Amino acid sequence: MKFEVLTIFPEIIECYIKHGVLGKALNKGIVEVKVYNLRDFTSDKHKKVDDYPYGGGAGMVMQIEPFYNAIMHLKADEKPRKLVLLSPQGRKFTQKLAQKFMEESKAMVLICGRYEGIDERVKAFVDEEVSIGDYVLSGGELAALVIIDSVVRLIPGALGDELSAVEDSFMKGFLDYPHYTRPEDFKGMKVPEVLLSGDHKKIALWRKRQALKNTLKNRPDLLKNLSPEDMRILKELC
Ligand SMILES: N#Cc1c(-c2ccc3ccn(Cc4cccnc4)c3c2)n[nH]c1N
Repeated sequence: MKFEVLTIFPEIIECYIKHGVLGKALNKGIVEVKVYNLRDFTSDKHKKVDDYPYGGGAGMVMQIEPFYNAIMHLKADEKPRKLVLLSPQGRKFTQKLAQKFMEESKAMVLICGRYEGIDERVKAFVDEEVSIGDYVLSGGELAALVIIDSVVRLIPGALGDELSAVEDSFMKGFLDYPHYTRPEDFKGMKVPEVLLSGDHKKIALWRKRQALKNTLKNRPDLLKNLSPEDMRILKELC
């Protein structure tokens, strides 16, 4: 899968993608990430990308021309790609949308604005407008990295442990269970006995109960379409 990122801060993307799961996926050739500096698609000597908003108001707005020139440059190879604009006004990004992007797109262009946003006319050239959450960021780059990271984790072979992606929380419809590792006793804080028992059936049940308990406490909105068994466990918790 190929990601092409349009931004005025390429170093934000380039720094992050070298590490962790993404770094390994890049080294395996499962993923390709190309970053384009929008300033390279300007036509003035100052490489200007923003201007004052028509109608007045605080801050600056990013001009359409660099986005248009960059998108036309990418489209010149006539290969299919999904163009995604990151924006606070976008549709909510979820695990389900990550799965959809992974299944449907061989290439994605992630368009990152800054300042108070970008000229509305850029939206005529994009397929999706996406927001990663109900909070205001300073630009689209972190959102682009969230999308790249979550989509790459779903690509078969990217994690090296097929179970990891399947076991990831949100994939199952509720939050993850608690995790523990050595030491067994840290300043009197002990690992739950059940996890030391070697009884895999008991461990699986304990983990399911804990996951449902966590979900009931922090994200009851996720508790939909539970299996009859999960519903039974949940009722025991209430
Ligand atoms: N995805 C996503 C986002 C963004 C986001 C994405 C792109 C830009 C380009 C500029 N800003 C700053 C800005 C500030 C105030 C008003 N409008 C825009 C962005 C914020 N914020 N929160 C999200 N979940």
